[in-house]
Amino acid sequence: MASVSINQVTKQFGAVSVIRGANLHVEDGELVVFVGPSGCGKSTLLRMIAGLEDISSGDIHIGDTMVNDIEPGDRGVAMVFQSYALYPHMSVQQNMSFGLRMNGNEKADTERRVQTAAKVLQLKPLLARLPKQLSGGQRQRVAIGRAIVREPQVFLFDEPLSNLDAELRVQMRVEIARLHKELQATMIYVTHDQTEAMTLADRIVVLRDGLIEQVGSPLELYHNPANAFVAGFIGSPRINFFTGVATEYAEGHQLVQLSGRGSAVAKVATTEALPSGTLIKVGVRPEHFEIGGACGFPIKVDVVEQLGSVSYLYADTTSEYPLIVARQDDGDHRSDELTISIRAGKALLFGADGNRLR
Ligand SMILES: Nc1ncnc2c1ncn2[C@@H]1O[C@H](COP(=O)(O)OP(=O)(O)OP(=O)(O)O)[C@@H](O)[C@H]1O
Repeated sequence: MASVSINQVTKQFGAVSVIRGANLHVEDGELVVFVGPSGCGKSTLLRMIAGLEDISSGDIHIGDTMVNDIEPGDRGVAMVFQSYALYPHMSVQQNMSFGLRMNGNEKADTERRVQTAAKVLQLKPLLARLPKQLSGGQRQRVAIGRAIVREPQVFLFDEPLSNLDAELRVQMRVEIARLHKELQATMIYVTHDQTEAMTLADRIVVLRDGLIEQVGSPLELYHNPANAFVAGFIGSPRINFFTGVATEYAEGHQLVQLSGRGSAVAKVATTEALPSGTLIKVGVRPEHFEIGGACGFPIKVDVVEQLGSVSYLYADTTSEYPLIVARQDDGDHRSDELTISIRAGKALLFGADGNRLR
């Protein structure tokens, strides 16, 4: 296995800058997930590592080797795509061994590799089947098996689970996590699904418009987002945003008067006092509200999602961004009128430019 280093990498398609100076070091054996909205450039960055797209400037190293001018097949990477692209007339065994045979790999070694991959992926009973005799999840396992038999330095996954239904996606997610542990492989994984990113990643790379916004462990990004974009992208259900005005500062806490919420005040932990009157944005995760409280504001619950261990109460559902409040019980709160307040020290502060104020 090998590390991957991306240094000042850019990508232009004609006049359009799709990747605008990316820097990232993926450790040997690490599982890094690229996440971000559609069109932010995550697939392009992955394809540049694979060698399927040229690099406009900068360089990419796999291990100690600069791979900018190395052919995809010689980079020691194996890629798994969203469309599994199996050969329909070949058995599972043949699909997995085909690439190796074409490269003139010795028969006994090819067989050994296929058997090892089939064992890891629990495909042994299916080796003689044709792709049409497999479920979607099994087909994707074969596609992953085809990558494993190549014994690559780095695995690259481009939205490998997006063609599967929700239940299978969860199953395969667990399987990929197990595979990563078992193979101790370097893996780079692209998805637009933040839940997939949170559950799989050692570290998540959040991209927006061709720029890396933040790199960190899932919980670092959740608890300490660098800006409002990352805060809004990571976390499900999503964070709530309020606008407000800084008032007093006392004992490590900034008080913020929330706009349009009566006399409601958020008490936010920060290291520095803001000038009184500064316009700011306050981010509150659904679990960081409490019912009642002296400095709260009233809401009317429109919709309740009961998930068993937690209920999500939705208010203001006619607005673009409904308010989402988590509640740790399973009572039916539909059409409840409640006062909620923000737990002291739990909200996140952002400046007018969206950057985090700490
Ligand atoms: N061959 C190409 N020529 C011109 N523009 C391209 C080309 N390939 C990608 N783009 C553009 O580059 C941008 C990034 O595309 P990319 O596929 O990397 O995004 P993504 O983050 O993977 O999105 P998605 O989640 O929708 O797959 C998009 O605006 C896309 O339209």
